[in-house]
Amino acid sequence: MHPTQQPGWIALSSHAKALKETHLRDLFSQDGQRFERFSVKHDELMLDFSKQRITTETIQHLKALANDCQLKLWIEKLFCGEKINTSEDRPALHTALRQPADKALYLEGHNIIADVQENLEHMAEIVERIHAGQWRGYSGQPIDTIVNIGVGGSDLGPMMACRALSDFQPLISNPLTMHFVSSMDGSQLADLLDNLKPETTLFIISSKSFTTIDTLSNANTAREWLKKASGVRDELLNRRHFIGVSANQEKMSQWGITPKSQLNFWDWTGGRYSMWSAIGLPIALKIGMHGFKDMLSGAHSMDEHFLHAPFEENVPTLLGMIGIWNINFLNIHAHAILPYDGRLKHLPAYLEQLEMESNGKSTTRQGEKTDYHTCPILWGEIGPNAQHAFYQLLHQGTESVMCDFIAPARRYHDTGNSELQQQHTLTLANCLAQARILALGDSVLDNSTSAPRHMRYHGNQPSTTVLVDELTPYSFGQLIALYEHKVFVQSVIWDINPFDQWGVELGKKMATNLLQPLNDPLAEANFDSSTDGLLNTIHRLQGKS
Ligand SMILES: O=P(O)(O)OC[C@H]1O[C@](O)(CO)[C@@H](O)[C@@H]1O
Repeated sequence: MHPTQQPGWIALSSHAKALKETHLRDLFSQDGQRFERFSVKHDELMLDFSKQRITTETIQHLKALANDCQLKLWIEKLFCGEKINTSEDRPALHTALRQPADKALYLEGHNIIADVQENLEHMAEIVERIHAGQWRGYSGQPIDTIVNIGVGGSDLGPMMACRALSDFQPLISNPLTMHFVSSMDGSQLADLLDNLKPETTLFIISSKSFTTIDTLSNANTAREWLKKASGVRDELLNRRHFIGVSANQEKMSQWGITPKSQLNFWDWTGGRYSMWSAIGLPIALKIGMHGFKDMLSGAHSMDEHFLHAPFEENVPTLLGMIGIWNINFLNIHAHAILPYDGRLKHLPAYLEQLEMESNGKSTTRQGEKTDYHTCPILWGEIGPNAQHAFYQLLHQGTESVMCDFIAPARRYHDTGNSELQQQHTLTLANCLAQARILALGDSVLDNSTSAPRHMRYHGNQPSTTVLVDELTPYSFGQLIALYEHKVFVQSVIWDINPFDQWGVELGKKMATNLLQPLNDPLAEANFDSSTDGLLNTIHRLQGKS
């Protein structure tokens, strides 16, 4: 049945009308127990939903809607490997990547957990050799610099995790420097190559498809740079300086990655869900295999919780359903991700891909156009920095925005560094202060109403605070799995397939069509007046016409 015809949806519509005039400040003054009522803890994460514009009735209706849409059944389909990515005729089994070794999951008669474990062992061998200084470049010197070349899911997850978990680097005899390169125009790579030593630099070419032009052009530039600098033959460079990570072995081999330096994963791992696979090699190099496995365990703990916990306690389900409430019933279509921890700098970019590439769709599983909103516009920044940039709009603008505040409760506690401890306290104070003012507005002040209009704060901006006990590989794994499952919950309610991304394909084709007219001013170009005009201007500026 169409989601908007479900009884839960209809009930939520009238409930939203009834709550329309209710400000968060009213909800707080009516109920002194909001925090106890609307906060939920799972393992190392605590989510406070009390600053959402919800009542216990809202939760009951959301639960009814989740049941109407058979959420439980869909979760089971996800975990057992049913081909729920129908447009690509495959399952979405990122949860299998974090299953313990003693579990089994059969796909077409084959135990994929055994494959995952084998893959982890191969990763571990590579990590060990590099950490021990036994992986040597063409001149015989140990590799000390890693450059991950990838884009989208083959870049954002590892880059985010390496930054987030940099406190957890193991003591190794051969410390590594790590870089991430994604941009198609080569600007990141060009800057980097000027400062790298070719004989000690190893490139990881990460691409699920191994056909992504952005990644392949950066990889080719890197290989040419090595060739010029070393004067040695391709075969030696490929063996000593390139590792490939892909679901496409054939393409990796064609490019020249030697079989021993190939790490594989599977088409049932979506690009934006792939940091748990061999795509996570940079993470394992950064925090060691032990740390990487802790991250997998954290995610697995969230998987088990998602699969088994009742709705009222199910953290990803609540996060997803309260998002549905905001988007479809309170008409809020902007979502800010605000980590109060500089180590989570890349979390907003990661979630932009995870959420918007998964749920930024308007066609249902039945091929019909949705007549309701789906994924909101997501963006974000480290919270304290964003306070000096776009919080003005959050506090006094005309848009309703829902916010996620994400902060670790403990940091620096065992460093003995009181200045840093104080900085953490200051950061938490800002996090709590902002969430409070966004919710309650200037009613937090005694004499607010006497202030001129330009100094007033209207409040009523809903937010969730995600409090992490302490940022570790384990809790980080939980946090990311939480968001993955939240996205899945919403996709079920919206009746869309979150695991394909057809909306990115046409742009790739069109760019290919434009290459020839850009290179050759005499080539036939008959696009549209804007594109033709821009082509002519570029030719003129490049001195081609
Ligand atoms: O890992 P690949 O195949 O290079 O793809 C990179 C990214 O490009 C996309 O396919 C979008 O074009 C993403 O889904 C993916 O994460």
